[in-house]
Amino acid sequence: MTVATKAINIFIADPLSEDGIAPLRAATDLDLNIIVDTGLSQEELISKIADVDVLLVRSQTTVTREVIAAATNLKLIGRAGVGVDNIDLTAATERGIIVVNAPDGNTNSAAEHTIAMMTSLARYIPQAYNSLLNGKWDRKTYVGVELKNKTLGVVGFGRIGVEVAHRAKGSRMNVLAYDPFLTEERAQELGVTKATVEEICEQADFITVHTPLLPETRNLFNKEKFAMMKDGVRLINCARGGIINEDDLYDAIVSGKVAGAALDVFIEEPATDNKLLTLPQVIATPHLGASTIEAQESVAVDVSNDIIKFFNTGTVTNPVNMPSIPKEKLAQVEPFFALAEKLGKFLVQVTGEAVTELNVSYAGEVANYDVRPLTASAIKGLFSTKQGTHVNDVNARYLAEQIGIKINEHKTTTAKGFTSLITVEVKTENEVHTIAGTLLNGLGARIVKVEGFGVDLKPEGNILYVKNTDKPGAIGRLATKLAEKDINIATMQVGRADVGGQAVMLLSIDNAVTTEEIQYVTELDNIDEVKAISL
Ligand SMILES: NC(=O)C1=CN([C@@H]2O[C@H](COP(=O)(O)OP(=O)(O)OC[C@H]3O[C@@H](n4cnc5c(N)ncnc54)[C@H](O)[C@@H]3O)[C@@H](O)[C@H]2O)C=CC1
Ligand SMILES: O=C(O)CCC(=O)C(=O)O
Repeated sequence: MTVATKAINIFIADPLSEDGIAPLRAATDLDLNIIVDTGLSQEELISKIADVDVLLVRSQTTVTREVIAAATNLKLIGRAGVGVDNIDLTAATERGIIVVNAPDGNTNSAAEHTIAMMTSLARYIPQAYNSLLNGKWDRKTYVGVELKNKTLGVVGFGRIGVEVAHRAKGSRMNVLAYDPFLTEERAQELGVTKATVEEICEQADFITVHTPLLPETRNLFNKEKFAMMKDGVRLINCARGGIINEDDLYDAIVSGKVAGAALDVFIEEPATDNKLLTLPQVIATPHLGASTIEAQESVAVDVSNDIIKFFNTGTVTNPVNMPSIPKEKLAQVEPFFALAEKLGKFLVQVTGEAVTELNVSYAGEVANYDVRPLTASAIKGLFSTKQGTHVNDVNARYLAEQIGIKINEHKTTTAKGFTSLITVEVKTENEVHTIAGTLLNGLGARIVKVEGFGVDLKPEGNILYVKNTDKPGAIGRLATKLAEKDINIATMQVGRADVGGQAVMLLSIDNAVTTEEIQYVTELDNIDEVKAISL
């Protein structure tokens, strides 16, 4: 499936490796119009972005809410790198714009840079070089420390943190690691000691941070943490400015508590006027962690491939603002997409009130799969009657929760006679409605239950949903009235719990019906409610 029909405008706002964007240039089957325009101010970017389908950036360009609002055609933002703190993810998600990054391509370069910075910090290499350039042969000032037998604390033990630990162990350092997801087994497997941030502060000679910049990691290292540290500790930040509080670090270096810091990243970049750079104990690089030929090519290739994949298939490999599901796992649930969406779409047309809760239950085989995209499909169905709202897999759950709809997923392995059964329930202030559907081998999707009554109906076309009291003649009278209005019934399903009790009729009809026609049939005796459903 090709999503686009006109030229796709790809706007590259930061310098990217030319080899890295080669896949885009080679994708001649897609009508790609590649615009490279770097170093723009926010105002300039905003003025140039209205017709852009894809915005590609590294870390220099800040993709603000205003930029996203100005890009009325935007479908995808590509980040050629890991950190997405320069992109307003909420604004992108609200608009259903998918954000992709390149999580693996620069891991090695960032880890190597961290080790280079730590070694340079331990041996005063930049300071000594600078001194030599100034005509001094100073062998007394720059007496460093060894890494061997020192303790390195790694905070944030993801891709880069782990790679740093491997290399530090090669330098015979003892490694303490903290990460909320680090288990004792994995720590043992990697030959590091699992520790808390506080233990790292108390025991480490060197501390390096490798977390994303998040509300929880901003100022993770501040004056309280510095007070817990060993005298003469050395800090390395090749992750993001702000994880270490810059003012507190300055004070801790001036007081002599911290012997030195190696910084690749700063709260404000370019950091040409940062007071930390006035301290001789601070060595720094201008955000060069990922600046290698290999990393730049690799991250640009990864995002380029994801752009191509998106316009060819509608899916991506490295999404940031939607569940990342491997292709094989997505393939397991793909056959159920349309069914889940139709179940949501059916119920929203049955309820007369604003939905407050959506419960999606997965039973049987489907319960073994990652069902998050199916729940997103059911939500898409729920929004299908809301004009002007662009709902997709990226923003479905977000939009629902924003307007106060509680979303719940349930799973059970028994499906009572069905291989797989999806049941969708919506609750409003005064109503509860349920519908269930399945995929029949070779026959496609079927609605098999409505409001708890067993039925067998193809979820397509125009359907009349009729709630009636199970009395003789009700069906006949309804059919006669519909015939009077020239409404042809293709199929009819009747479901009831008890003789003479509440029943539901589902009629597939050839054409859509008007509000007046619905009113006309609702006036019949024993007909309690009639709704027109279009699937
Ligand atoms: N200087 C540079 O040029 C580069 C900088 N980076 C930065 O490095 C960061 C890490 O990159 P990766 O290792 O690839 O990401 P990753 O996602 O593989 O690892 C990040 C780790 O941080 C952990 N974490 C999250 N919150 C935490 C907390 N409160 N305390 C401790 N750990 C926490 C996560 O559980 C995860 O394991 C990126 O987010 C980016 O900001 C990445 C590449 C290059
Ligand atoms: O694009 C760059 O060079 C910065 C890399 C980076 O900081 C990241 O990938 O998070």
